[in-house]
Amino acid sequence: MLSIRDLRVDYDEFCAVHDLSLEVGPGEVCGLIGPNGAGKTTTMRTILGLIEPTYGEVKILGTSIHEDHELVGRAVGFMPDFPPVYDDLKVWEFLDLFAASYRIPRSRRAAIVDRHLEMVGLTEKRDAGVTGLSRGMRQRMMLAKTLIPDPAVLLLDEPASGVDPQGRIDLKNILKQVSAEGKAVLISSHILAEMNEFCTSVAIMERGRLVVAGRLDEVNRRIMGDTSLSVEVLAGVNDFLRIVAEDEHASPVEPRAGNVYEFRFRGGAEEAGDLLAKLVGGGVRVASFSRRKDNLEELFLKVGAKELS
Ligand SMILES: Nc1ncnc2c1ncn2[C@@H]1O[C@H](COP(=O)(O)OP(=O)(O)OP(=O)(O)O)[C@@H](O)[C@H]1O
Repeated sequence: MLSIRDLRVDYDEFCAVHDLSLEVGPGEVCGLIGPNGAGKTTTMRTILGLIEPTYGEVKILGTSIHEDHELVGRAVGFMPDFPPVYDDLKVWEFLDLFAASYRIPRSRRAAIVDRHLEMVGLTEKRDAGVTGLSRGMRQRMMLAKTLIPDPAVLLLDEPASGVDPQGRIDLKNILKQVSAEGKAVLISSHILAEMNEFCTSVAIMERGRLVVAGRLDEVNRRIMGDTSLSVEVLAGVNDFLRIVAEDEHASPVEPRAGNVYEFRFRGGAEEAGDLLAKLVGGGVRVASFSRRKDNLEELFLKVGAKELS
């Protein structure tokens, strides 16, 4: 859906993006992650055709944006990090005006605007002035604006910044919904813990270069190596120790006084599920069983540390 090949962007003497290649497929929510100045906004603006790359190619739905100048307008929705709002309009008027610019007929506009206000949790502010909205509310309104034309590809620059916890839950649900509709989403942020919840894949940038990209769980496994399991055993400790010792993904576990065992595990969710089934099937009374969640913050630090060392 979105394909970037060998992209390089220079600002005069300064190279902001080096040889970047990235694919975002249907239903994929890709987190573009990197510290300040890594080149995330430059990449997004280049995808939108707002910056001319030094070389490289951006394709949307299989067509180069340079071959079809209306492609971006038709197929890409962009939400900038600091959206400007100048006009003194009411929230619904702002969205209605935008829907009209996409030639959505007047007869359908009111229902579309109301549906999107509800989707982003802004129905209460329908008649409020846009200039008086808080930053988080403005972000919600801009998200509604971005979704109204039903674009195949969504580019969201820092969509969660300034948004309250309920707003982040709403954003997560909206992203799930657009992903289920088969759209491709590229979302930038430095709030790594949140990206962990929102994304199915990640692309980590450092000083204009893509250092790691792939499915969240795969990247995590590749970079972090193994994960850990924590199991609380109520009864059947000897069987527990034997089953874990026989499991090819688990590191050896030492007997201990307490009943919570933590050990390294070189497997994903499937393999952890298999181990739990073996434990329960083998008569071990398991009170709790948890796999450490993929942790982007740790991943990011690890990648950053590798790059810098
Ligand atoms: N118009 C410009 N002219 C010259 N250099 C620029 C310009 N815009 C960005 N840069 C530089 O390019 C690099 C990448 O900037 P960019 O805004 O793409 O980073 P970013 O990852 O989006 O950062 P942030 O997280 O702070 O938004 C930075 O070093 C920045 O100073």
